[in-house]
Formats: sequence, C-alpha cells, structure tokens
Amino acid sequence: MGKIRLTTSQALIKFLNQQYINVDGEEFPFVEGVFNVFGHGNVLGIGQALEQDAGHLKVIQGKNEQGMAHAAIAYSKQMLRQKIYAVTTSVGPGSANLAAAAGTALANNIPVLLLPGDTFATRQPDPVLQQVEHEYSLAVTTNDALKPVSRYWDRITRPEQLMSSLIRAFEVMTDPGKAGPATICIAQDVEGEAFDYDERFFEKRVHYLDRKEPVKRELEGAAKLIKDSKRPVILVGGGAKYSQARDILVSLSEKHHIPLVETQAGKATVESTFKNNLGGLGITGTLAANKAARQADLIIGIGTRYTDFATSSKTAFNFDNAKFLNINVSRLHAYKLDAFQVVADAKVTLEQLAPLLEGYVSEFGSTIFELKEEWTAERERLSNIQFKREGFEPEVKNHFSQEILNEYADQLNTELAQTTALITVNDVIAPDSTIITAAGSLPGDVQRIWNPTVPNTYNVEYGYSCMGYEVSGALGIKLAEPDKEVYSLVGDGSFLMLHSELITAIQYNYKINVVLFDNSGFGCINNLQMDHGGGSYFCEFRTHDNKIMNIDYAKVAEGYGAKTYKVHTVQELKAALEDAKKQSVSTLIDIKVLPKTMTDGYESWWNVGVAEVSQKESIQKANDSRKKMLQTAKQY
Ligand SMILES: Cc1ncc(C[n+]2csc(CCOP(=O)(O)OP(=O)(O)O)c2C)c(N)n1
Ligand SMILES: O=C1C[C@@H](O)[C@H](O)[C@@H](O)C1=O
Ligand SMILES: [Mg+2]
Repeated sequence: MGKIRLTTSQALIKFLNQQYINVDGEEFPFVEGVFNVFGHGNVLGIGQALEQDAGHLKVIQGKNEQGMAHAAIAYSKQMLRQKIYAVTTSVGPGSANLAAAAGTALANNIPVLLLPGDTFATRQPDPVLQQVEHEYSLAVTTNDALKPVSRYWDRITRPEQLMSSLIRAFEVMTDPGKAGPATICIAQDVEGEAFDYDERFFEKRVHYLDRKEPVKRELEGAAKLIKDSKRPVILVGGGAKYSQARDILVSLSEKHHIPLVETQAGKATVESTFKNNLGGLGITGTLAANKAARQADLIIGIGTRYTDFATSSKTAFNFDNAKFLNINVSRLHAYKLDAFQVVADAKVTLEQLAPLLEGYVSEFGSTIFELKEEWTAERERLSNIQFKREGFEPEVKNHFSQEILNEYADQLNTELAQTTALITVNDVIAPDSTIITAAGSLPGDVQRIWNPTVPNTYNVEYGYSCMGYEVSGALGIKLAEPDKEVYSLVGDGSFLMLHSELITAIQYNYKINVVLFDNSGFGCINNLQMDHGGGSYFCEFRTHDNKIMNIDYAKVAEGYGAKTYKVHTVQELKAALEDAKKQSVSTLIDIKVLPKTMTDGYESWWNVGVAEVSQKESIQKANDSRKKMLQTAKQY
C-alpha cells in the first residue's frame, strides 16, 4: 500500500481535486474552486497548500467571509447543485462571519464546503489570538456556533481524521435529499501537520446523483389521488428545478389541464409564458395562483418544503377539502401537511406517473385561462404607475400621507414606482440573463411580477432571506454562467448591509450588474409594522433632524471602479440598462424609487407575532384580526 506524506491541508486540496459527480451519465469535477479570506488560522496551512498545488481549482480572494460564502451558494444553486466552491476562512471572527451564509445554504438545501480554521489542537498557545476562551470548556470554539447551521459538521484535531470526515462531507453534499453546507473546522496547527496518507484516499471518486425511483405503491397511490381529484394544482418547488423536470411538468399540465403555481425556489423551472403557469403562490404570490390554490382539492407539492410564505401560514389552501400529494427526495418535506408521500426524484416520478393518468382531465375548464388573463391585466397596471402630487394611492395604502410621499419625491428627486421600474428591467434586459435577489420587498415583487421566459434564470434565495446575498451571489452566478449577464436586484438596506463581493467581481473582471432600488429605508419592514397598527418606527432612513437620507450609491460604486448610473425616470432607466449591456466592467444602476410602491398582498395572509396588549387601538385591532385568522388556519 503506497503512502504519501502530506500536510492535512495539502491532503485536503489533493482530495478536492479528485471529486467528480455523475449526473444522468455525464461526469465532471464537483469542486470548481476555493474562495478565501486568509488570516493566521488558514494562511499557513490551507494557503500554503493552495499556493503549492491548487490543481484544477480556481482560487478567488473574497472580501468578506459571509459574502464569499454567499457567492459559493449562488454558484451551486445556479449549477443546480451539481458543482460547488469551497470556502476557507481564518479562526474566530472569520469563521463567525460564515454563520449567516451557512444558514442560507442550509435553509435552501444548497451544498457548499465551509472550511473555517480552528484553535490549536495542542492548546500550546492558548488563548491564541481570537480564541473566545470559555471557563467551562476549552473544547468549545467559535466554530461550534456553526453546528446548528450546518448539515454536516466536524472538527479536525489530527491529520488522519480528515479522511473519514471528507468522505462523509461529500456523501452529504451530493445527496439531493440531504444537500446542504458541510463544515469541516481544522485546528490551525493541524492544517500544517504532516501524515503518511494512504494513496488510495486520493484516487478519483465519482459521486452519483442518482434519481431515486418511486415504488409501485407510491405511484399507484399518487395516480389514484390525481384521478379522484377535480381541481388539482401542481406546486412547483426547488426540487422540481434541481431535478430538471420542466418538460414533463409542461406535458402533464397541458395534457391533464392542471395549473402550475410556483414557490420562490421553483420559479423559472417552467417559463412564465407557459399558458398554465399561474406564477408565485402564497403571501408573495399572484392573485391567479392564490385563487387557484384556494379552489384546489388536491395540491401536488413537487420538491417543496412548504415554508409559511408558500402556505401563507397555512391559510393558502382549503384545508377542509384539499388533500396533499408530496413528491420529494427528502422524507422530512414529503411528510408535511399530512400528505400522501412519494419519496423519490421529481422528474422520474412524473415520467412514471404519466402513463397511469391517461384519459384524466381536470375540471378547471376555462378557469386557468381566465385567472392568467386577470393577472396579466393586473401586471400591466403595475407596469405603469404614475405618481401624483395630490390624491396618489400607492400599492401599500394608508401608511404615508400624501405630504410624506411628496417629501420622498422631493428628497429623492423621483416619481418612479418600484413596480414600474422592476417591470422595465424585466422588459429591457436579455431574456437569458439571470436575476438574483433575497430580502426586502424585491423578492415579493419578483415572485409576482417578474416574468422569466428562459428556465433557470431566477436565482432568488427566500429560504433564509438573507440580506447581503444579492450582490455577493451575483458573483457566484457569473462564475457559473460567464457568458450571460447577471442582474442583482437589491434594496438600499441590503446593499448597505453587505456588498463587498462587488469589489471581488471588479477585481477579477467578472461582470455583474447591480440594480439598486433606493427607497431610503427598510421598506418592507416599515410596511409590516404599519400594517399591524404600529407607527413608522426606525425603518425609514432619516437623519437626526428627520430628513430623508439621499445616499449617492452610484458614487460609492464608482469609487470601486464600476460603471454607474443615476436613475429617476423610466427613460433614464432604459438608457442605463442599454448602456450597461455594452460594458465589460461591473455596473451599478442607482434607481430612486418611492416608498410604498412595491406590490402588496393578493388575497394572502402571513402569521407574524403581534403585541397582545398595547396602548394603541390599531395594534389591538391587528391582534384581534390575527387571532381571527388563526381560527381558520391549519394548526400544524
Ligand atoms: C441579514 C438580515 N438581517 C435582517 C433581516 C430582516 N430584514 C428583512 S428585509 C429588511 C429591510 C430591507 O431593506 P431594503 O433592502 O432597503 O429593501 P426594501 O424592503 O426597502 O425594499 C430587513 C432588515 C434580513 N432579512 N436579513
Ligand atoms: O422579515 C422579513 C420580511 C420579509 O418581507 C422580507 O422579504 C424578508 O427579507 C424578511 O426578513
Ligand atoms: Mg429600501
């Protein structure tokens, strides 16, 4: 048996180079590259190993650990979880910065390999710089904070532990039912320690992304449920997208006249132009999808985890009559809402169901067409909102007086409504461009009014809704699709929270386009507080003397080297978008939009905690109405 003497880090990098994935017979390397922010916890170990021999791995310097991990997540999501980046950080704050990103990967079931450095295994220099030092245990480090946000977590305190740990990590990341972040924390002294590794550990390994087939019982049960139903609705989740089930979804929907409604993760599995696609479901859904869901007597949930945004906190469906059929590779999700469970791959299951459904046609009749028409008209209205100095009724009503809206128009020097600006972007950019967003009011807006005409052009993270994913993730998408344009749709709040990977994109000449919607505040949270009877409290960006802030984001990005634009009208927006297409450098379009002009709910409700006692009658009312809604909601 041959041995090879390597440091733990050298062994790690050598192993990463040898991991392959096989998807439907096609084989390719699983690890594309490594993002890094070096510190004393990783520069001399993993840094040295990469410098010595990175193999085929692309090495990219990040600017913020959360940001670069977000880039890695968006990359993997865009690659349909078939390829990943690894992310190496230093100890202490460097690894703590991974926590929000790890949660993002976990909630969205996205594989990513996180490699934070850890404190010394020998404990000789304890407390090493950045060691938190607990009185009750020396074994607990900052990295323990990553346990609840990792699908797999391990700490390496001896070089030989690496072998079994890496094999487990790759097993988890390449299993569609378990995919998520694998975190391997390596003690910083151990990173440089040498060991005689068995050469066989470094042989090429192929991980098969096999499609789990449904058993006969599952297929027959599913077919019976569908045939017995009058108004089934297919809920297209992320699992349908990752399984690449577009064609069979379209064919089943057409043949049996079953409407499609989408989750955020499932959107753009099937293009919005498909006649039976009614768009997003739930609190951020369309009127068409929400009406269809309410009428449904069978919900066929495909690859969905049924977050409360999709279920509208368990009020989106008629729970008295509706049954659920869940097709999911994860048993956890298949078990939800008392569904009949098919624990299998979406595409294979639908293909095998098809012959069992011969002759079946739903009773939706012309309803699907009518619902789609009604929504198309509503979207058209939203595309052309004209601000007025008097008597203006924004989408989100009864929050700001006309006087306050006029103040915003004056301070931001704009009359642009967010919906109008967003649909303009949708109309002007190339249809094969990918958009990305995550938090604030934009995810709701895009789930409703963004029409993707090309599949897999919608990389929206709404499992964790983590501010900061928008700009960082755009870099990951560009790495996945270097020949296409990527547009980060980001609110001013999210931009301020984290946009450091814009600099990385500029540094390495990966062109991304940042489309910033500046309404000078945490707009959607302001809506939430005011919708529930509160005042406008610390969600607007106002100065100490109550002036609306007008930040020149174009100037900020210009300082980094981006080509930038300031936009206050539809005409300026169109011109900026057209010019941005011609650029080879990253761009930022700073669009000033009016608050309260994002879309509002369409016959949907969201359960949020409301004060049960308060001095405001409006809050008492909100509490009463929540209690009332909960009486009709499904309890679990
Ligand atoms: C990391 C993180 N912190 C806090 C939140 C809670 N949060 C959600 S949206 C939001 C404000 C977003 O503001 P902005 O990006 O300007 O979007 P807008 O709602 O104004 O469109 C906040 C604070 C979050 N989702 N993520
Ligand atoms: O609290 C939140 C409310 C949502 O409207 C928003 O989109 C999301 O980012 C969030 O965190
Ligand atoms: Mg904002």
